[in-house]
Amino acid sequence: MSDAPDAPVLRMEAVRKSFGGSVVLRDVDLEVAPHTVTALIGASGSGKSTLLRCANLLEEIDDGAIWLDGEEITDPRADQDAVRRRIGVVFQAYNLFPHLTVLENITLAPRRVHGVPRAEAEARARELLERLGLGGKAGEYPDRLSGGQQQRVAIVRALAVRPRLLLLDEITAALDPELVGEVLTVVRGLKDEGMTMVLATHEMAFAREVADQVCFLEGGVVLERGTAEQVFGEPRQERTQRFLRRIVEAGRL
Ligand SMILES: Nc1ncnc2c1ncn2[C@@H]1O[C@H](COP(=O)(O)OP(=O)(O)OP(=O)(O)O)[C@@H](O)[C@H]1O
Repeated sequence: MSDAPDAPVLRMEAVRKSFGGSVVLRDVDLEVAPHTVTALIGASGSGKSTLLRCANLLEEIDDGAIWLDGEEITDPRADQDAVRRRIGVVFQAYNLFPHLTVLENITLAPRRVHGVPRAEAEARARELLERLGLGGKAGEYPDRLSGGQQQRVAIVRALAVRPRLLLLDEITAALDPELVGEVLTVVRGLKDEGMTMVLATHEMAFAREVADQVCFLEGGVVLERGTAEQVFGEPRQERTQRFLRRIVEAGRL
């Protein structure tokens, strides 16, 4: 474990991942400082989701290493379940259990996996629901909520276990455009509270606004990495420039 206050929460070094014969991540390096937001951008298929899935040990890497708070989590001796309990993940599809209420969805993992007593888990869930503007929804079933509300419940569920790091994978991609804003507002709020986050996104204007670090992936390679100003302002690589030009032309930046 690392004690330095600004030691990276997440560090990836020379991470490689292939599926079958095709290399999806090639020697990816990444450092995520505490209380910062890292945005992964890049074309569809560039490896953003795979990178997040490797960080959470949902995929086994072929080479390289990953550290969480200074502990090498890709070490075969690492306790993978314990690592996953320290990382919250929200996916594009909310994956809420339809037969459970909002409150039950949120308290399931804290109670069953973390052994938190019911009253404590419910109090934390209600507090988070209130903070994310879902105060009246604890007893509802997911299908009674809008897509934006369901995604906010999924974020509450990820936060309920007090994760050290939050990974957000295209969390607005499945939403109708008018519902995107309410979810992005939640992410802004979490940033203000100091939550360390890595998010894969196609919302370029949002990435530019919220990210302390932007990582541009192309074909599994980190082509550019820097502040939002550096990557969006004056990208060094011609491929990044072309990608951003296409996005600007499509009116997404
Ligand atoms: N389980 C898998 N088996 C085989 N190939 C996979 C698997 N997961 C991802 N891939 C391939 O890896 C490449 C990168 O996929 P990934 O989902 O990481 O990209 P992405 O940048 O997140 O794309 P998008 O923006 O569309 O979500 C793609 O070519 C994809 O088809």
